[in-house]
Amino acid sequence: MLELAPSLLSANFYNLKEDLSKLKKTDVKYIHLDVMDGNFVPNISFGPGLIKSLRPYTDLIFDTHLMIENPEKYVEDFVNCGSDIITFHLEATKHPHSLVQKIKSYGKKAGISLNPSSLEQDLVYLLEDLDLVLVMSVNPGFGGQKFIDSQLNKIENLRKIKEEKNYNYIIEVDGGIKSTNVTKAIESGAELIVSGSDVFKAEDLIDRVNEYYDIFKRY
Ligand SMILES: O=C(CO)[C@@H](O)[C@H](O)COP(=O)(O)O
Ligand SMILES: [Co+2]
Repeated sequence: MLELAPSLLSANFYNLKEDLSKLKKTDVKYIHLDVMDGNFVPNISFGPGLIKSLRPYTDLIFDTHLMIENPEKYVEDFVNCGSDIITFHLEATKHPHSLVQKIKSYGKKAGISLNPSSLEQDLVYLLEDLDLVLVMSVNPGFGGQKFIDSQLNKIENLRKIKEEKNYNYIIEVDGGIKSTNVTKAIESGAELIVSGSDVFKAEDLIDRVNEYYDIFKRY
């Protein structure tokens, strides 16, 4: 089942409540929350405080994408603020296996993200335990960048492994996705589609989300 996860990073932070109420009028079930520390990536976004303040206003699944160094230090914070899925970067921690177990011990779904330069092979021993794999199709740090086509192969390989081994992880793609190029990610195997600027900078947010779901229905 294909789903869209609009990335709040491109929303108007003055108007978050209004954007969330617009999303409520669509089929969207997820919201993607990009946490950046100015260290793992060259940008600073928001942290658990903002996420916590949104929680009472929406039932959307909080898909928290941690672009922070040493994510193990902050797991409790991202559990307590209301995340449903906590995804960290393979490149950001020395002990990814124990971090996955830690996230799951709180009853949350655990995901790992790969930078464009990282290989899916580095993840192989972790895949059976993962709820989600996030393939970055831009260099993490900013919204509005161009999709890196070479990442399609990584998505395809992750789909093959998932099918062969009967694993449960959701394949998520993040970065440079638009309603005009989303089909190539879908056809490679992406199931959860992150889109930031294309959704929140659209003339009509609701129409744009509907456009994605119309495309999803064709698959
Ligand atoms: O994690 C990130 C960027 O690091 C993303 O989630 C972006 O926020 C996606 O934005 P667009 O590329 O869709 O504008
Ligand atoms: Co993201």
